[in-house]
Amino acid sequence: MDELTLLTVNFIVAFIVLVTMAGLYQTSKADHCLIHWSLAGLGFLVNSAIGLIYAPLGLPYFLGPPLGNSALIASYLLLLSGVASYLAKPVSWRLLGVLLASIYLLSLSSFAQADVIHRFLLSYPILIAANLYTIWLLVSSRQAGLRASSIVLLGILCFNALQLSLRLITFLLDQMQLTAFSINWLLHTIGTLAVMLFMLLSMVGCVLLWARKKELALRQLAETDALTGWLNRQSMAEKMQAELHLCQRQRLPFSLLTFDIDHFKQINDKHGHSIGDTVLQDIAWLGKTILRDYDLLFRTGGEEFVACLPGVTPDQASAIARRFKNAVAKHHFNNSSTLKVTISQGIAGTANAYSNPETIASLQQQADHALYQAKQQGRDQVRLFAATCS
Ligand SMILES: Nc1nc2c(ncn2[C@@H]2O[C@H](COP(=O)(O)OP(=O)(O)OP(=O)(O)O)[C@@H](O)[C@H]2O)c(=O)[nH]1
Repeated sequence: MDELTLLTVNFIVAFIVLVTMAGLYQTSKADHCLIHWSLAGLGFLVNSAIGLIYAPLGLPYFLGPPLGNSALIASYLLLLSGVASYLAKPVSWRLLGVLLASIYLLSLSSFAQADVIHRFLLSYPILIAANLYTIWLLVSSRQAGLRASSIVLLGILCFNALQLSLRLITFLLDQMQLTAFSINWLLHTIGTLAVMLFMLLSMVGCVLLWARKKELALRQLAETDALTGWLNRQSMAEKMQAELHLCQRQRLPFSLLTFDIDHFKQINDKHGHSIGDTVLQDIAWLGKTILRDYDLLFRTGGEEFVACLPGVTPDQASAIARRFKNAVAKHHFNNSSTLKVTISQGIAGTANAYSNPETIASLQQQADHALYQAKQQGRDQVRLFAATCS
């Protein structure tokens, strides 16, 4: 491949990267990482355009290497800031601007002008550092479900950091006159191909990350009840089963607490549907404050809820339910002391999920039965399956 063809292909690849990222940004403007990655595509495009036209058009030096280098470094930094924004970390545009201006001014220095290797020596450490920091951000991220989708980006970042480091070492050895070295055509071609590969695969990696986050957000939306923020029935059995299995393996207790607002139809009829909605929201909020973050909370029907309490014995669940009952009694629904709301609660569970195995279906039946008893015996009650408590 001759140089012109290589640089033209490089330009086309950069153009594809820019168009893809900008297109995605247009469809999803709330995802700020896409603006960073689109600008990274623009940086790649400017870098490749300068590579293509600098010599043929005989541009002045300040419009050539300094601009091209700064554009390439900007791409790496924007890739990094895009990942930071994706992971909800703060990003400083001002710092980015100051860094790039300093790099441009440094590229105008007589040291940088003297030799292409000098310019590499100035820019490669920054490129490597940007790659390594991006890798660190991805690896140290604790966001669930993103590990597998970051493999492509991690792979290309590692490869790129490695090839840049090897090239940097070669340049340093040359500067120390330990090797006789010159930028020949083969090395130039390999360098351009590496940039192309990096552009393409980093774009694929970013798109995969973005798509995975979208998928997780959609899944969460589909599984969440819009009114209360609690989970809906969609994946209830599957999620509870997973928790029960964990408790069985670890020989832990496991309990289900099911509850239902008493005479909710009357509340709706007397105060209106929107006040009824507020009551549902308040009950869900109170439940959330009483229960642990780890507990799984479901709204299973109109005014029916289930809390899955891993690691909690039925007796402990009864104590929690009584706290919940008291909190509901004290709460001023709709900021009024006249709107009285009570709940009935049914509990089922096992003190040791391993030695006393139960299925989710049987525990649910038992908890429903206990709730039915609570309703039958006057409502505003807590009932433990096969036992009576108040
Ligand atoms: N405001 C509001 N009401 C709802 C919603 N979903 C269901 N409902 C109402 O909840 C009421 C449930 O009534 P019932 O099943 O008779 O239960 P209840 O009146 O609480 O009686 P008990 O459970 O026996 O104490 C119905 O009137 C439904 O219309 C909702 O999202 N918002």
